[in-house]
Amino acid sequence: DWGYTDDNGPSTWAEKYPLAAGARQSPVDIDTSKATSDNSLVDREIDWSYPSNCSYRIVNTGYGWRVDTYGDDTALSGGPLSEVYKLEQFHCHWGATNDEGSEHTVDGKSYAAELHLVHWNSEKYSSFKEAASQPDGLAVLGVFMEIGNADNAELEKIISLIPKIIHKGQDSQASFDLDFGSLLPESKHYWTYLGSLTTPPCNECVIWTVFKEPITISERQLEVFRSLKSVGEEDAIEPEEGKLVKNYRPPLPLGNRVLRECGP
Ligand SMILES: NS(=O)(=O)c1ccc(-n2ccn(-c3ccc(F)cc3F)c2=O)cc1
Ligand SMILES: [Zn+2]
Repeated sequence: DWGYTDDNGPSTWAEKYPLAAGARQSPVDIDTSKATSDNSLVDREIDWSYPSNCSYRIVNTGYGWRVDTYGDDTALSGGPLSEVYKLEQFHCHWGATNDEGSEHTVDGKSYAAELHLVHWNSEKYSSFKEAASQPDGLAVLGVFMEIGNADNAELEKIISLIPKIIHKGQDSQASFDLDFGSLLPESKHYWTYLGSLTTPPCNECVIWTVFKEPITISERQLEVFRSLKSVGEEDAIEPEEGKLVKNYRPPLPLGNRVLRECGP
């Protein structure tokens, strides 16, 4: 199966997942000199409303952790979006060391990790599955994470569950009052472009919105991410083997896509 090692990593994905070789792939390097701030986005700030407490399921997908949100009363609109999108899940990408790990890069600079909040166009499509096959089906918010001294309190609620899902396939039900608003940066300034899922099947169905301002996470918190395993409990391997120390796809060419920005 696909993964992030030398023999099944991003450079091999197109063999089994032909979409990975498309012209609208993600992530990309955000060349800030190419970003246009035309009037199409002026005062169209991106708006979200997430409930403060609802139930979640955190699962080890084998490629990282993912929190499924059963996003009934969630809504994302505005910015580059023409319809209202519902939050389906969120997850994270990271690297083996702190000088890599984000999927998008900014003028060639990587951050230590990147949070993705995955939404689907529930106004136009009747299911996430259907939306994931449409060019305007998904809207993913990307939030850069850089190493800071303090723990991120909201992330800590998720991180405290990771020891229960160390192996692939394990999941944990939790109803904690997660304040999504604090998983997002203070500034709503962002870049936006049309792209894809950054893992197989690499569907070209995502309207990407990447916030300019990073949030901070502590080194200890990032180490907890790296303690996840990409193999199941039954795969008897050495304790140090199978650790998910990196799960990011390097940038693909922007090609002739437009990169727009909102806010300085
Ligand atoms: N990293 S990311 O661009 O945010 C990203 C990467 C891959 C996915 N992803 C992988 C499989 N699926 C998926 C799951 C169920 C389904 F019905 C359709 C899908 F595309 C999916 O949404 C979702 C999000
Ligand atoms: Zn992602």
